[in-house]
Amino acid sequence: MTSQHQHTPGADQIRRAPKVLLHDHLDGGLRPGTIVDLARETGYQHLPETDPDKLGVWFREAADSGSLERYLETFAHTCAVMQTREALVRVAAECAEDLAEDGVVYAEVRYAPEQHLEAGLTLEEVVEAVNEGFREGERRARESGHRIRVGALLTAMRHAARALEIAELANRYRDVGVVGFDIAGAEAGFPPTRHLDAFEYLKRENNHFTIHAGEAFGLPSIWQALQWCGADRLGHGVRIIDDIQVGGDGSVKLGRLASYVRDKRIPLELCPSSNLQTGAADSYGEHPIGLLRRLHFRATVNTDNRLMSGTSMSREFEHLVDAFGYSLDDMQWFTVNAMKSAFIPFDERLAMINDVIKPGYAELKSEWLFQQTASTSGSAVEER
Ligand SMILES: O=c1[nH]cnc2c1ncn2[C@@H]1O[C@H](CO)[C@@H](O)[C@H]1O
Ligand SMILES: [Zn+2]
Repeated sequence: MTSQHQHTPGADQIRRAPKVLLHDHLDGGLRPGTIVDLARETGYQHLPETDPDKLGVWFREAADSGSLERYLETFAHTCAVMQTREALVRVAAECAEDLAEDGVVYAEVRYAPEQHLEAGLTLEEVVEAVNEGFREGERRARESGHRIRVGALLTAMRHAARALEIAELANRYRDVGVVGFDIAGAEAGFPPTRHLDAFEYLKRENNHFTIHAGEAFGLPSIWQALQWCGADRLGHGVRIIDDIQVGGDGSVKLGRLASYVRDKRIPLELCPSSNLQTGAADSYGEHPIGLLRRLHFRATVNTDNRLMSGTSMSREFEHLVDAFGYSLDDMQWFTVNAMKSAFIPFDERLAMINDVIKPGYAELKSEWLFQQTASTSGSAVEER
């Protein structure tokens, strides 16, 4: 007999299941209505649509180009309305609320402080405003019966030259809301080694960082991120698939780099919907996450940009459940992988796994028992 938790969870169970999110951009997750409000309040006149529903559709379609560069152009509008303290507090608070509402219990949300200085804020003021917003969002979530913890990752833009400065900022705000560092932006032509000074600084400070690598560009980018820069995790890393050969008979051969990634348990921050939009995969069913999960890579599921992809953690899991028939056990596996890979201290990660994630899944997995009892009690009587 197979128990219910080995079967596919429905949308409601997926939403209620505790989820952990490691790769989500603050400026890629605004509510369309908030963008419209903020544009009005700050006098930004270049929004392509002013009706929230139409604006949401515009972002999804504009980001759906098959090219990372075109995808990134849409961030001009979100960053444009995130230039004041009030705007940053609001966006961060709503981000935490929306994630909590979706069943996310722990999230690391990233943004590039250097992109929020146009109206005169300092880097420090940007970080403090976002931290304030996250704390406010956690508080509001608690009031509506949800529990979430949000940490910030500070991103430096790979085409710019402020990585060391941003790394120092991340180090200064360590233990006060910021849990690590990242680099993002167009990948081709901007190798991570351009920012070696920032990574070396963070290593000397025993700090943590992830690097967007292996999304729009392949193995050399992943190799540099790990072996030159020393990344703790890979943002996407999906192209590691190029170093894995699957034979006609189903046999699998890992190259040296793919072996290293798996053997060292390097976390892959996979973002299926985002990859479909930027052309890194053609369909959910063909997304490398299926193979990577089967081969026991440290794979995690992430949203990247909820606005541009019209997604949420629950939506990402729904797509994967549809494509691969994943069960609650698979969801728990991805979630525990993500929590193990978080940048908060080990004892806190362990407590999240043992005291929040496992009990949450156990609760969901036990639901079928009670449903079954109710529906079979009647028929058992009839059979006599
Ligand atoms: O998937 C991605 N790959 C590379 N860069 C990205 C991705 N999503 C967002 N950003 C970039 O990161 C900045 C800070 O959040 C965003 O403004 C966007 O330019
Ligand atoms: Zn990203």
